[in-house]
Amino acid sequence: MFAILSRQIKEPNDKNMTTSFYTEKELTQIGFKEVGKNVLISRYAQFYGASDMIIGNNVRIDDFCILSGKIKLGSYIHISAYNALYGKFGIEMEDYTGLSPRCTLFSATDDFSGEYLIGPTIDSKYTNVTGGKIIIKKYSQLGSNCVVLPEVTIEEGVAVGAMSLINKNLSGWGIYKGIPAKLHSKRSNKLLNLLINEY
Ligand SMILES: CC(=O)SCCNC(=O)CCNC(=O)[C@H](O)C(C)(C)COP(=O)(O)OP(=O)(O)OC[C@H]1O[C@@H](n2cnc3c(N)ncnc32)[C@H](O)[C@@H]1OP(=O)(O)O
Repeated sequence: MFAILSRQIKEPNDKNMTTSFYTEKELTQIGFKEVGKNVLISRYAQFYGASDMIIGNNVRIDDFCILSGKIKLGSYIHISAYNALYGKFGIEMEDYTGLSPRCTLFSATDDFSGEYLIGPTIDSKYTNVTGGKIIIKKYSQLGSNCVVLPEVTIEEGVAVGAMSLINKNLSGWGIYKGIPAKLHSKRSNKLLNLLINEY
C-alpha cells in the first residue's frame, strides 16, 4: 500500500502529467490544522472548516467527498469517492481505517420528531440540532453506502457490510450488517500479522 501511494504522489511534480490530486504545496495552502506526509487529496473533494482538521500520513481522499467541521484522521486511511463526513460534533478515524464509496457520517442531526423545524435555512431558535462525536477505531472498514448516526464508536477491527445503518456502538473484531447493523460474524485479526511483518 505504501508503494502505491508513493508512486502516485510523484505525479504533481511531473509538469507533463495532469493529476487530480493537490500538490504538497497546495495542500499546505488549504489551511488544515495539521497535514502529514504522503497525503493524496482529490481536487474534487471539498473541505469546510479545514482549520479544524488534522490529517495524518499516508492518507488518500478521493473525488466528490465533502468533509466539514472537526475531523481528525490518523495514518493509512482511504476515504473513497462520494463520502460525506459532517463533523460538527467531531469525527475521528484512527490508523488503518477506511470508508468505501458513498458512506455518510453524521456527527450532528436535526430533530425529526415534528416538534422543531429542520435545516440550516431556519433560525436556530426553531430547530433542535443534537449530536456527538463519531469514532472509528483502528483497522475498521465501512462497506459502501453505510450511514453512521451521531455519538457512535466503532471499536477496533470492525467491518460493516454495504448499505448498513450504524446507530449504536459496535464491539471490536466483528463483521456487522443491516439496518440497523447487527453482528454477522466474528472477524479475523490475522491482518495484524501483516502489519508486524511489513512495518
Ligand atoms: C474500498 C473498497 O473495498 S470498495 C468495495 C466495498 N465493499 C463493500 O462494500 C462490500 C462489503 N461486504 C458485504 O457487504 C458482505 O456482503 C459482508 C461482508 C457483509 C458479508 O459477506 P459474507 O460473510 O460473504 O456473507 P454472504 O454473502 O454469505 O451473505 C450472508 C447473508 O447475509 C446477507 N448479506 C450480505 N451482505 C449484506 C449486507 N451488506 N446487508 C444485509 N444483508 C447482507 C446475504 O444476502 C446472506 O443472506 P441469506 O443467508 O439470507 O442468503
